[in-house]
Parts: sequence; structure tokens; C-alpha cells
Amino acid sequence: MEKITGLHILLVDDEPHILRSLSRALRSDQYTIHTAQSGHDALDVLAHEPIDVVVTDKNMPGMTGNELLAIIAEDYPDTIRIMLTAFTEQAALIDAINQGKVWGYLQKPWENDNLRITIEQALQTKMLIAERNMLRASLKRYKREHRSQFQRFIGSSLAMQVVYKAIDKAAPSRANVFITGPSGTGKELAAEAIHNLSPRRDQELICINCAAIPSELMESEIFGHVKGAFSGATNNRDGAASLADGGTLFLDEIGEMDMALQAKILRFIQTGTFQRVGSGKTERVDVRFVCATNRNPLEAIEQQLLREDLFYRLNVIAIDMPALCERDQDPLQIALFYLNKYSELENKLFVGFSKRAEQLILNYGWPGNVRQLENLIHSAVVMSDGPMVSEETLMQQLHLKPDESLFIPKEKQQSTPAVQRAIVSNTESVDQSTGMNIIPLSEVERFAIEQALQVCDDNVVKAAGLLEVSPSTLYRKIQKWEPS
Ligand SMILES: Nc1ncnc2c1ncn2[C@@H]1O[C@H](COP(=O)(O)OP(=O)(O)OP(=O)(O)O)[C@@H](O)[C@H]1O
Repeated sequence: MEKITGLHILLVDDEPHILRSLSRALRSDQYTIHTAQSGHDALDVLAHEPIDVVVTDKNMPGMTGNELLAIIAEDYPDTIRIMLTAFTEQAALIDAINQGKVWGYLQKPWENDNLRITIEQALQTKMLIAERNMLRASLKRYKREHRSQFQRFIGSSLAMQVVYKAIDKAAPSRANVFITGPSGTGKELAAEAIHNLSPRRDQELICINCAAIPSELMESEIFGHVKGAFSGATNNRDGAASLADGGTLFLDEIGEMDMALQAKILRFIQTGTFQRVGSGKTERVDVRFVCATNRNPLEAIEQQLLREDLFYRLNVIAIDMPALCERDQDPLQIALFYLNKYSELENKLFVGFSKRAEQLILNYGWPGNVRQLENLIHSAVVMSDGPMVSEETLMQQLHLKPDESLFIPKEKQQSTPAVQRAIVSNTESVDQSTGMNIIPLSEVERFAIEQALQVCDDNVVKAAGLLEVSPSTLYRKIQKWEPS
């Protein structure tokens, strides 16, 4: 058994010679011994020292041992409580044990060996309690950090945990955010989440899709115009810059914006000021910028679609949305979410997907990402009858030809282990002599644990069963991930 050190024992007895002989018997560099001659003195020690074990006499003037242990059980429930008692007091002692006030007892007169063994066992129990508390706390933290829903996002994949954390961190600051990622991955949803979690949430989030508005109208859309600024400008009109004052301006598809207007946007970001179209008056607003593009920004700069200086002004915080096919089990979670939503909306009864339909959802590549999946589920709800969505319905809507590989679980499709495929390839660890991508063992282990937790809906006991380790081993490993 592991030696325990650095622990504190409190001995309580009204007779000084008993305290002396108990202290002598327990003297060791493993423990710090504290003594008290009354229940009140004992409580005083407990208030100032991190006591792990209390050994108290039963019969003391003033506060009895029973009364003292009852208070300790209430105020310091994790402190191990031991009663020193004469043989004749067994009945009262058993009663105290049954009430949970006492962990164990020592009989007077005691054998020193017996005393040391009892204390050692008590301290082992104390260590287990402390470990359990730590594990509970770290599991709680792990669960809090491992979210399956975040703002309007659905998905518990690791790839999305990274996004949730980035949004959490970015939101409270004033820093501009640049969101990249393929079409339909949730860039607008991310902008919304950033605004909703920011101190600007009570002001407006104004979204401008730079690809959807003709370039000749864009300047007026963003900065507004005055009456007569151009033909058709029959009134003064506020633009997005004024409407977003105090809030957030989201410029989607920034790479589609006219280069001359990009220069004006850059000036606006730098100075916080702008002029409406047709006006010489400068206006000042307080706007936070969030931009997005589904282009690779560096390529867009090279192709002269995006100004480099504007990009670096906007790219203070970068968030990259992963493609749906990189999100483990998320496609199924999202599909179920939208099945519920659209069943309700269309007044139809659907309870889920056939096993093969589920497999198809997990295997399909989703080139249109979440938007495509959402639209597919909506059309499946409209076009078929419940209670289950079949694979045929999905294949029809996706115009897919019969292909058995779509229904084979991914982990059975390739000869390389699932772990190797799933861990993002780490170029820094490519072995120079063999050219093989070496994955650190700790990463493989963490991946396996996270997969098991995901499959078991975060049930650690079940996940431990799947991984063929004890739950406490699993808890310990999860705990090690916590930043110290
Ligand atoms: N993780 C998610 N969970 C649930 N719904 C999502 C998720 N991600 C995106 N959506 C939904 O998918 C649709 C597309 O999302 P969004 O418009 O934010 O994508 P986008 O990346 O901005 O697309 P684009 O590049 O085409 O502008 C929206 O209806 C959005 O609500």
C-alpha cells in the first residue's frame, strides 16, 4: 500500500496523559499531530488546520465526543471520525456509526499496533474521498467543456469543441474576428454566437452578405446615403454602419466585395468614421467587425479579391469552421435535431432514422455541409411518411446510386485503425527515415477515451467497460488532461 504523508491528525481527550501516549504512539514523519483537551478546543483547531482524521474520547466534560463528532460530520463531512471508547460503551458507539457520525472506533486501552493500523486505514479512506472529490470536479469540468450544444450549434465533436472554446474566448473582447470555412459550415451562426456572448448583445448584430448585394448598392448598404445621392435615393437612409453602432457588423463573403469599397471599409475600421454616400459629413460609430469567407483568404489576396491590409486588420482572431465530414458523430446529432424541428413544423410524426439511414448520414461527404444536411432532412420529412426516415428516402433526395460502402461503419471500411485515421496528421512527427506519420501514444489514448465517452454518452463506467479498464483508471486519465 502506498505510504501517505503530509496528513493531519487531531487527538481529543480531556486527560493530558492519554493525549501524550496517543501522540507518542503515532509519532511519525508521515503525519502532523494536533491535540485538544475539549470539544471546543478541537473545533478551534479544525477551523484553522486541514485536519484529515479526528480521534476523540467519548466521555469529556462540556461537549461529549458524540456531540463533537456530530458537529464535525455536519461541518467537515470529509474528515474521518474515530471514537475512543471503553468496551462497555459498544451500544452507543454502534448507534453513532449507524448514524454516519463515526467512521470507526478504538477501544481503551488500545494496542499501539492496532492504533496505527486503524489510523493508516482511516487515512487511506480519506485519500479515496479526496480522490473521488477531485474526480467528480474534473469530470464536471470535462463535461462542461465538452459540450454537445453551444448557442445554436449542435455537435459534440472535438473539432467543434475547439470552435466553441474560440468563440467563448473571442466574444467578450473588442477584437475583430475573421471566420473561414466551407459554405454551410455555420460561419454566420458563429458570428451570431460571438455577438450574443459579447457585452454588445443588447445592441444590433447587422449582417451584410457581400455576395448578395450588387456592388453599386453596397456602399450605400454599408454607409447609408443622403437624399439625392444617386437616382432613386429619394430619402436619407441609414446604412449597416449606423445601425450596428454599439453592436456588431458581420460582413459575410468579404472576398466578394469590390476592391475600392474594401479600401473604404479599411479606413472605417481604422478610424471608426465614415461618410454616407452623397454626404461630406463624417460620422463616428462604435462597431465591432466580424467577417467571413468560404475562400482561402491567402489565395483570395493573391488573386486580388481581398486586400491584404484589410485582411490583417480583420484577422485579429481567426476561427476556422471544420467541414461537416470532419465532425465525427455530429452529422447524426444534427440530423436528429432537424428531424425533430421539421417534424414539428410540418406536423408529422418522425421518431428517427433506420440503422442504414444513420450509417449513410455518417458516411456521406456532405459537400454542402450543415446547410445541405438541414435541407435534406426538411425534404425527407416533407416527402415521406413516418415514423422512420429510411435510407431509400435519403438516397433519393441525394440522387445517390446504390453503393453498399455508404452503409458500412467507417471503422470497418479501411485496414488502418480508426484511431490513426481520425487523429489529424501531425507533420511535425513524421519519422524522417521511414516517412511514417508517428502519433504520440498519449494522443492515441486520449482519442480512444474521448471516442468511448462519446459512444457512451459520457457515462464513464460504461466507457471504462468498452476500453477494458477500471472506471478509476479512466477517471485518473481524464483528470490528467486538466491543466494544472
Ligand atoms: N452545428 C450546427 N448545428 C445546427 N445547425 C447548424 C450548425 N451549423 C450550421 N447550422 C445551420 O446550417 C445553416 C447554414 O449555416 P450558416 O449560414 O451559418 O453557414 P455559413 O458557413 O455562414 O454558410 P455560407 O458560407 O454559405 O454563408 C443554417 O441554417 C444554420 O442554422
